[in-house]
Amino acid sequence: MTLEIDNLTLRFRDRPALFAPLTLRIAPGEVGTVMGPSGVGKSTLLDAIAGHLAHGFTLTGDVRLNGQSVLRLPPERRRIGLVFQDAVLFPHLSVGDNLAFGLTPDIRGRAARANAVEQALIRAGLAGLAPRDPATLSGGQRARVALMRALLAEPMALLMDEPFSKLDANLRSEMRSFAFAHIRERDIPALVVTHDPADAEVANGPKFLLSVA
Ligand SMILES: Nc1ncnc2c1ncn2[C@@H]1O[C@H](COP(=O)(O)OP(=O)(O)OP(=O)(O)O)[C@@H](O)[C@H]1O
Repeated sequence: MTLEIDNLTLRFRDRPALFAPLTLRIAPGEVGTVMGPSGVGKSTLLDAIAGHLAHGFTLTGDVRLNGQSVLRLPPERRRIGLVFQDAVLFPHLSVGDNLAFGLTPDIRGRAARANAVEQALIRAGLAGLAPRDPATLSGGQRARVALMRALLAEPMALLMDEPFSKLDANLRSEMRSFAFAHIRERDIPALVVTHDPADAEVANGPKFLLSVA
């Protein structure tokens, strides 16, 4: 899978475009990074790629996965994963059920699904934590569960919005390596919005700076 963005701009109602047209190409297994001033439209850019653009915004340009435009597809058919700063987990579901929520429907049957969840927990270094309430996990553990849940959906591309910014310095670098290694292994393109230059340094993909239009 390759993610391509071609001359993309975003506008809210009749206001001027948020940022100067953006063109980028991220190859499979590459992590691209996007930086830029606060309010320039970084989070809105990710919403636009995933197909969750809020009412009132219009997009010009194109977003392609493997050469095919996804703009006419609803979000669920784009199969683009999103991971946010807050590692949002469903508070009323156990850790295991949070992960099961991410699983593709292709994995059928109770035992097969439970096994896929347990494998994901093992890979995240969280073996045995399936029954736990998300509120009882540390910030770093929650971040790993949120990433694994996004990956269990077998996304065609992964978008991350300041995914490590809430973690303390040690955990941040550990999580960064963990996330980037999983992206490389899945061979999917990823785009990370960040304010942290270290994310861009460690990422193996192209770096973009959004500037005000
Ligand atoms: N639903 C909305 N309705 C109207 N304006 C919005 C909406 N969502 C975002 N905006 C505006 O669009 C612009 C871009 O917001 P966005 O959150 O994408 O910026 P950002 O670059 O991610 O900022 P930060 O780095 O501070 O997180 C801002 O001016 C914001 O106020």
